[in-house]
Amino acid sequence: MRQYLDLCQRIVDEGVWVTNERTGKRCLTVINADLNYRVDLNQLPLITTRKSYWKAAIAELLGYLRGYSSAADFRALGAPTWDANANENQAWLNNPHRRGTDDMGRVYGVQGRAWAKPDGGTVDQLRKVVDNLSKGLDDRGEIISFYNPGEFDYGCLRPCMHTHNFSLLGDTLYLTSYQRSCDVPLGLNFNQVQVFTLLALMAQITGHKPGIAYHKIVNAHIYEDQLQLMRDVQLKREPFASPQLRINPDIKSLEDLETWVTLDDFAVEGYQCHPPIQYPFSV
Ligand SMILES: Nc1nc(=O)c2c([nH]1)NC[C@@H]1CN(c3ccc(C(=O)N[C@@H](CCC(=O)O)C(=O)O)cc3)CN21
Ligand SMILES: O=c1ccn([C@H]2C[C@H](O)[C@@H](COP(=O)(O)O)O2)c(=O)[nH]1
Repeated sequence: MRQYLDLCQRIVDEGVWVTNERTGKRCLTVINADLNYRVDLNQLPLITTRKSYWKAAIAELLGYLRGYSSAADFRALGAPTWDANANENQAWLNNPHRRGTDDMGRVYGVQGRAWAKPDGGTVDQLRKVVDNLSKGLDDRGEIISFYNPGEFDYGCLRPCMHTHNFSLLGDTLYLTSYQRSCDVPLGLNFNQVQVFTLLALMAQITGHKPGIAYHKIVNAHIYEDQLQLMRDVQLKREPFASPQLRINPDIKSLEDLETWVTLDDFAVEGYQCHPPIQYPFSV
């Protein structure tokens, strides 16, 4: 939690105003942040200086792992977070590749599970990584990349967390995740939970101990309409100790994640937090 607050404070103290054309808003911005999460100690990096809706964050992650491309599928899992990008962004509404209401196009999980090959076939990046790690194999290329510039026109948003790189050292699994753009008040409170949970889940289904998750962010920003709440409300609060994440031990394979797993298979224990803060969302 400290590293999150330190990053927020750094943006407030040292951030530079940058005008973002896509949203038409100014963002207070810093470049480069390195966060890490102790999955080995089960210290869930859940924000405690406001109420965090961790279930939606895990639902989003499950949707990515399943390769979903419809905001309706995310909603059904418990994450209404893609509704605005799928249905309210004018550039995407005008895009001829958009296939009706709720379509997000070829973003995130679609690239992770069905990266298009020139011969018409597809690559399932996640399956390959799970298969290798399950055999105890790390070929130094255990990478899932959502970043496919040739298909940016076919999706509602370029992926923000774009690469997940797994590593095995003995029987311990590590994860290094890369994020190009980060809405620190809203997005990061989800992304931290997602990076942590991704390592915990992958360790569980491939039969390894989880180690540390490293989260590398390039452009970390606070939108101008979020700044006052962050500076004068959230940053004035004292954090509580990290809670713990419980995952149903019956989840043993990628097929389990694809078929029967729901949010009921996840629980957070010992979560003490300050009251909610509603930050404005920029589409
Ligand atoms: N501007 C922007 N920021 C983001 O963080 C973001 C995007 N766009 N577009 C794509 C996804 C969608 N994500 C989202 C979308 C909404 C919330 C959000 O509204 N969170 C609220 C309430 C969530 C709830 O009630 O379930 C929050 O207080 O955290 C968070 C992340 C993260 N991403
Ligand atoms: O997982 C996510 C997804 C999105 N975001 C934020 C970061 C930016 O504020 C916007 C995306 O805008 P771009 O113009 O494509 O950079 O969404 C996030 O923080 N986390």
